[in-house]
Amino acid sequence: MKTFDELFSELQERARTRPEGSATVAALDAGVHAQGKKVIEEAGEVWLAAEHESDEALAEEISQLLYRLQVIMLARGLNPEDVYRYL
Ligand SMILES: N=c1c2ncn([C@@H]3O[C@H](COP(=O)(O)OP(=O)(O)OP(=O)(O)O)[C@@H](O)[C@H]3O)c2ncn1[C@@H]1O[C@H](COP(=O)(O)O)[C@@H](O)[C@H]1O
Repeated sequence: MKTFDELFSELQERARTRPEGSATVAALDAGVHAQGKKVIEEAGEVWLAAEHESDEALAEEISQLLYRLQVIMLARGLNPEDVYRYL
């Protein structure tokens, strides 16, 4: 179990150390266009899960959307604080 901030710190470390086999390194290397498409794809899956699937399936889709948002944040050099100040 990890929080949004803990996942973000983990992804920052992946971006810094670039370990072999990291999904995050691959996602960052794919560029902002591919990263944006993943956000849209996961957002659509959240919508569909909310209408048609279980709470557990919905929670999993939301976790993937949060991950994809964090990839975009990392790619653009944003920190969670940059986002939180608008909440
Ligand atoms: N939370 C996630 C996470 N959520 C989603 N994903 C990626 O998103 C993929 C699933 O998304 P899709 O449904 O689009 O899968 P897919 O279409 O079958 O996969 P692709 O064809 O897009 O590769 C997974 O295979 C992962 O590559 C994640 N990848 C990593 N994390 C976490 O990020 C941290 C760092 O991971 P690494 O960078 O892999 O070390 C770890 O704590 C991981 O748990």
